[in-house]
Amino acid sequence: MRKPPVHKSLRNAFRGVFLMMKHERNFQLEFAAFLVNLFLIFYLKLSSTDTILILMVSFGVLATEILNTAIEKICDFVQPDFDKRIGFIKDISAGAVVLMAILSVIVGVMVYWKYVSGFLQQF
Ligand SMILES: Nc1ncnc2c1ncn2[C@@H]1O[C@H](COP(=O)(O)OP(=O)(O)OP(=O)(O)O)[C@@H](O)[C@H]1O
Repeated sequence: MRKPPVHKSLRNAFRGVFLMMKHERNFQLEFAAFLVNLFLIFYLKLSSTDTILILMVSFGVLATEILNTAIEKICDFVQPDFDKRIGFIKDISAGAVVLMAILSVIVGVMVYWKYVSGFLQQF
């Protein structure tokens, strides 16, 4: 099969992100958190290093959620019935999202704390 041109592959990939936004509640919440982070990056005038850290963990959570959803969809496709092995695969896949979410909270607290404590010291 001929490979599609780069712009078509890119369009398909962005359609994937759009489908996640439309259908997946967890992704919608994580995307909302990403938008809040974008606002805080500008409002608190984060340094470039802190901005990169926040963007890396935010995109990390979103990308991990997409992979987790893809694994869940494949599981449901190959085995729609109850199967302990499918439960195991789905659980460890969800575990990846949880670990990434924990990292994002740790990074978020460490980064934002500097700015909030600096702001509070003015009083
Ligand atoms: N076919 C199955 N066989 C065995 N256990 C399953 C099966 N489908 C789901 N489970 C169990 O139910 C849990 C939730 O699975 P489900 O497919 O509903 O994901 P979800 O609620 O969309 O998860 P997430 O919130 O991570 O997107 C799994 O982690 C697994 O433990």
